[in-house]
Amino acid sequence: MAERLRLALIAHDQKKDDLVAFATAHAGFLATCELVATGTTGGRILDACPALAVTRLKSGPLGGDQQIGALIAEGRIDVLLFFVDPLTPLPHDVDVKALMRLATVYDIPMALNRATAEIVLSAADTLRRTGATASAENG
Ligand SMILES: O=C(CO)COP(=O)(O)O
Repeated sequence: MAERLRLALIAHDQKKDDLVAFATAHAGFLATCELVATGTTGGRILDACPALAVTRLKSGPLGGDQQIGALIAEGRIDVLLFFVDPLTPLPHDVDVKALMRLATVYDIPMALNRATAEIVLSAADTLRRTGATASAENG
């Protein structure tokens, strides 16, 4: 079990403002976590919260969702916050579905909107401390 909660952060374009607002509101807690994000999402979070350490992967349409899926499969992500836009067609929809599938396979808490993210984050630290989140043993 990782010492710090390992959070993956992703938002589709129409939801990036929501995720930035969420990250700003919870910047204090997020500063205690290991943060990884898809490229553009990570850049937006860093613009708003420059004190946070965010590892930026590729942009979603260029493989970022798949990279985060791989981290989940390796037991290196505890929580996925993925603010999805269900109203806009996406060229990489198969990647989005694959990521959600892996988060489900590995029983990762996955918030697809801000309301759920608020609940997940408030519970995440407790989950981490009790060892109830996915870990490398899942692999
Ligand atoms: O497309 C995404 C998730 O499917 C997000 O990618 P970006 O953060 O690079 O915009």
